[in-house]
Amino acid sequence: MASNTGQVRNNPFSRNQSPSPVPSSSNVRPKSMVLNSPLAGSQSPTNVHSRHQSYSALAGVVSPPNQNGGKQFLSNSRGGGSTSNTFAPSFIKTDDVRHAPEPVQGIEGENDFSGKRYVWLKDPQAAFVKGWIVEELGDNHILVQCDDGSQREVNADSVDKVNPAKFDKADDMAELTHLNEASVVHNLHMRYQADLIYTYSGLFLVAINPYCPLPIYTNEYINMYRGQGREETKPHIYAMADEAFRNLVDEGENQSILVTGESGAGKTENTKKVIQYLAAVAHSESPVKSKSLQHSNLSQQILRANPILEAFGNAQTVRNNNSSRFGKFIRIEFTRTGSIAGAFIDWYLLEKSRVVRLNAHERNYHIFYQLLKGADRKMKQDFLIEGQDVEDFAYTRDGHDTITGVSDRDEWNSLIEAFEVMGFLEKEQVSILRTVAAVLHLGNITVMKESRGADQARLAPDARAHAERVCKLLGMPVEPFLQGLLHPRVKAGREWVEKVQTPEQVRLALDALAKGIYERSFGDLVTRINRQLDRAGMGMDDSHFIGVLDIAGFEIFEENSFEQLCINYTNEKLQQFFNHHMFVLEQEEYAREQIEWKFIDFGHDLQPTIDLIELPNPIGIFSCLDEDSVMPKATDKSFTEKLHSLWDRKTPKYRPSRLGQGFMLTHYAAEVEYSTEGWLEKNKDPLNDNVTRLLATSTDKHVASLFIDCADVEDESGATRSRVKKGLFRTVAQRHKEQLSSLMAQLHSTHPHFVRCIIPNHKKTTQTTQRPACARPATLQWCA
Ligand SMILES: Nc1ncnc2c1ncn2[C@@H]1O[C@H](COP(=O)(O)OP(=O)(O)OP(=O)(O)O)[C@@H](O)[C@H]1O
Repeated sequence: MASNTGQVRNNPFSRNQSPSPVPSSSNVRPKSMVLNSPLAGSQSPTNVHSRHQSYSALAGVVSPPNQNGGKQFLSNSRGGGSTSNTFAPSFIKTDDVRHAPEPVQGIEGENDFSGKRYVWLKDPQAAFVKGWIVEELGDNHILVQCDDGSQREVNADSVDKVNPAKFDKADDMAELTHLNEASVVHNLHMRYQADLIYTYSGLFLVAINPYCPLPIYTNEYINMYRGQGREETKPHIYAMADEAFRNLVDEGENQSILVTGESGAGKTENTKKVIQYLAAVAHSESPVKSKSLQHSNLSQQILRANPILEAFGNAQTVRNNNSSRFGKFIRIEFTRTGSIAGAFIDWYLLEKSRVVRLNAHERNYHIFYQLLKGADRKMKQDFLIEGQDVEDFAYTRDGHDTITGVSDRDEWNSLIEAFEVMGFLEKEQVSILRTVAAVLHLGNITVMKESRGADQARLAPDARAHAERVCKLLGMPVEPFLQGLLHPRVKAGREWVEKVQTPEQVRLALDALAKGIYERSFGDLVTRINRQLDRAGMGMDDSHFIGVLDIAGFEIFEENSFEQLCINYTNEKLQQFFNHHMFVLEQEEYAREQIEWKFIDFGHDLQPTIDLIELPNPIGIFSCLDEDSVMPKATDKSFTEKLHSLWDRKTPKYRPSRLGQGFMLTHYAAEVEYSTEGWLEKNKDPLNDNVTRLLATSTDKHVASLFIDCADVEDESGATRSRVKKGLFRTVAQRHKEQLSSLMAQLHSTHPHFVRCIIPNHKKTTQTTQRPACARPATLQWCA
């Protein structure tokens, strides 16, 4: 996908650039740095409930900890912490060795040659302003001359120290003498303005989206990072990929790279760079020539899986012209000698509601537009879309029809080329694309009331023609399809009865069908890609993998629903994983250095919220939802009341909504208010089984295979029964919990590396000359 802007900037690493000064202590990077924002968990919800605000899985981790004499101690983000269930080495004392934040009076002298003492002041507009202390006024107050010309009288405890100028553009924020939020933002901003988009922050890498192509991903760069330790190079995503690769080859340990950040921050771009790097360095490792050729093809295929995934799984949103609307974990499998042996993609939480409903200024999945713009005449005829365009279809007409700077026709050509590189036969391609056309036609079937007085639905005048197209493309007969849609038969005891359907119910059923077909097609597509990439048979005993996780960050919208709970639950688990990993490393380091410290496992801090969501006993939110999803009389309201009765006042993490039907949940990043409207339906995700039974017997093998689980089966007595009822039915919550648990198990088997992507502004554009106008504590976003 094209970048959002066409500008190319200079090479930030070239010799005539002012390089990032190397602070005297930078030869040896500290092994680790724990960064937990004391603010991350304590933000007032009023601050954070803004539309489309989203927090990364690692929200809070860029903000600094308390300091003590340059030594960083683990600090608990909520000011307390359990010391139970620890596995601390015996020599560690549990005395409280943490210290209060350094008071500014403790400034150890001047921090520039003029003898001035510089401090950062919080500022509602600019987030932070720099100034120097003119006078100490007593009563713990100081008078500060700010860089913006103003003089301000502030409490000395509210300011932070400024680092000496020699630390400007430090490669690693762990090197800063004064590690505070303002200094971190300042350092990132200075680097960003010099096109230094990557910065270490202890063990993790911060990446700021440049919103324009930088010449830092060439083969020359790959060679520069190949086999080099971090100390020998500048911060870069390649350095992280190389470290993972070297660990894998040298130590035979599985590796993972977790790329997180809010929408548009650059997760997918960085994920692609990791894969590009691994494909380049791993393939040349191959010792045998013929094998090398085969692996080169495989590397190519791994790279070319992306245009396919992006065509079907990405869309334009207000945040990002090429936003991935699903999460993915790409596992690249290696032989012991470090050659690529295969790859496997797991996907999570495809935003299927987008198929049928668009926000203004957004688009549906790219594939719809690519098909309408790019397909040749013959294909359009076969798919019954000849002469039709974006505005002719209900599912595409409400959004944008184009993205500036992107040609859907060119993207279509890349897609077809990618299909070919991936070894998809033409027949397969046609089957896959035919279902996309069928989804478009489904959106055009309109229904109306039978008569003014009756609620029963009937087809609108031109709807039959659309229904015929759908049925032709999906290989099913029209009459039973319409019958199943307008008069579905349901079993009441031993009898089959016809149900009356209102136009709204039929519309919902049609949309559910469109979403179901699209999601199943997407899943099938990934399965086919995996089949192509599975060269050696995954799970070989002696193979190892590097897994790259690209998943949506923490989300808080004006209205948060079930989808946000699933994403935030995922992020809560990832944050716990990060905290725990950092904690283990710190513990090892302290044990090595025989440092006395208080044991706090931050992972445990998040456990109460995780339990509240996932525990079956006492019954957590997901289990309660599952229980009510099969109760005939349960409603969203009764489910919410049940939740309140189970959890209100039982845990500080849960409380009923102040307004409306829902609840508030305290996550690590913020307290989020969830509205429970529609949760039972969302969790059951029902499809009209009259129609899915037809699809399961479609004359089109591809369509039939997508719905094979909906086929009737015969029991011993010869009677037909739905296969679904036999126990294959899985709620969305159940499926997500299982998938996440499998992902976490895989991550726990790896040596993890963390990349935190940051968005510089919300305009989808390259850097402005303005200073960061605001830095939200948990995300360090810059709102230009
Ligand atoms: N390293 C980079 N170099 C150049 N452009 C970049 C880079 N990273 C991101 N971009 C630009 O920003 C856009 C958004 O990035 P990307 O799609 O990776 O974000 P994301 O975090 O994956 O977002 P989402 O969660 O919405 O999928 C890209 O399409 C590209 O134009």
